[in-house]
Amino acid sequence: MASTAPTISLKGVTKSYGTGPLAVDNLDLVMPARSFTCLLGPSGCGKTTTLRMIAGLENLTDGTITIGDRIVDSVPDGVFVPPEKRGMGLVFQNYALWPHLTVRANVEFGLRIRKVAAAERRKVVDDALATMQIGWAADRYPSQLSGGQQQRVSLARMLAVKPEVLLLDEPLSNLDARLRLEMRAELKRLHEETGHTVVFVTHDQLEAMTMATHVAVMKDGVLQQLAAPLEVYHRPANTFVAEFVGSPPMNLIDTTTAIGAQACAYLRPAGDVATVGVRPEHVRVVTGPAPDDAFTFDATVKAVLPTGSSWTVSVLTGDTEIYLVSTEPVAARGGETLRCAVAAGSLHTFGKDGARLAGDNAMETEWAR
Ligand SMILES: Nc1ncnc2c1ncn2[C@@H]1O[C@H](COP(=O)(O)OP(=O)(O)OP(=O)(O)O)[C@@H](O)[C@H]1O
Repeated sequence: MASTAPTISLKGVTKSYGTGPLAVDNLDLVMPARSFTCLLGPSGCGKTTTLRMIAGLENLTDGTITIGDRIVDSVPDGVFVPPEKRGMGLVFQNYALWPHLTVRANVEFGLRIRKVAAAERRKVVDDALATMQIGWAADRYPSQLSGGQQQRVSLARMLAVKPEVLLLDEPLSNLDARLRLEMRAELKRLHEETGHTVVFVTHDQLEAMTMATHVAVMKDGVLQQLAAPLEVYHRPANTFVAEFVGSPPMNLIDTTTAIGAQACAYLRPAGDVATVGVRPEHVRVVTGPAPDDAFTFDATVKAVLPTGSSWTVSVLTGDTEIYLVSTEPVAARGGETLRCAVAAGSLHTFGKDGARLAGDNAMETEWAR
């Protein structure tokens, strides 16, 4: 299906709920046409508020929101387009199905309002229910379904009206792990096929990494970084993003520690480095000779945590605890010494304010990839 899905842009968007700090603070964000943007961040960072402002369900305190070439909300220009005129499909965490209507009638609802003919309605509803694997429940009422099943119905209801913009607020949070995985793949496939512009709120970094074309990381109402998922992962803009994205998180080592000073001396960076970072999968256990472009150190094993497909190891060097992840078996036991290596190209450097230092060379050597 050819799509005319629009770009969504936010300029200086600010939200105050009256008391307390700003929920969203001067947000500039461009979500390109047909992109799948995840708003990612910890609880309370302003993700839901941002989504609700895009939907028109929350007033802006300041700023402008444009969808395609249409201003839908602008405090300086005094413009406000109501939610139903914004051409968006919404799915929120609380799926808000009509309790007195069957699943079929719920999914059909938006089509009836649009006066779609009965035969066409039936086909569209069947397709949407099949996509969400919930066709078997067509004649049931929402109260007869589990939370996860209701969520699938609300996704089907949204898909049925074929909006150009999909706004989703943690729509997979009530699903069990397996279904969540399936639905991630399903949503990604749908997006690739239909080319909607999607804005998806999540606090789950894995969800953002696996589905998004763009990730907007937020903290305390402030945008920290907007970039492609792998860019966010490999070149985090600051220590907050570095730690929030990735599991186990990036090791962030103060340069006042022995190992931090050693890494810093090895790097000889130009800037004033306060923190060096290294992803757990870039700390290698060395059994033979160390690679040339790496610095090595001895560490004491605290615990080895096998996950089945990899080994997460927590080690201590001096007082500093470091996590490493190995795809090769690590047979060491607690208290044993491991020789570890970190490629120069996989070290990240951050200044006193936590911002990534310009010119740092993370991910530039082959060995680090
Ligand atoms: N209706 C409201 N009245 C007052 N404060 C609110 C209201 N809604 C949200 N807030 C506050 O605004 C801030 C941002 O909330 P928001 O719900 O946007 O965050 P979030 O990142 O979506 O968090 P979560 O993942 O927990 O939903 C929080 O500090 C929250 O307490």
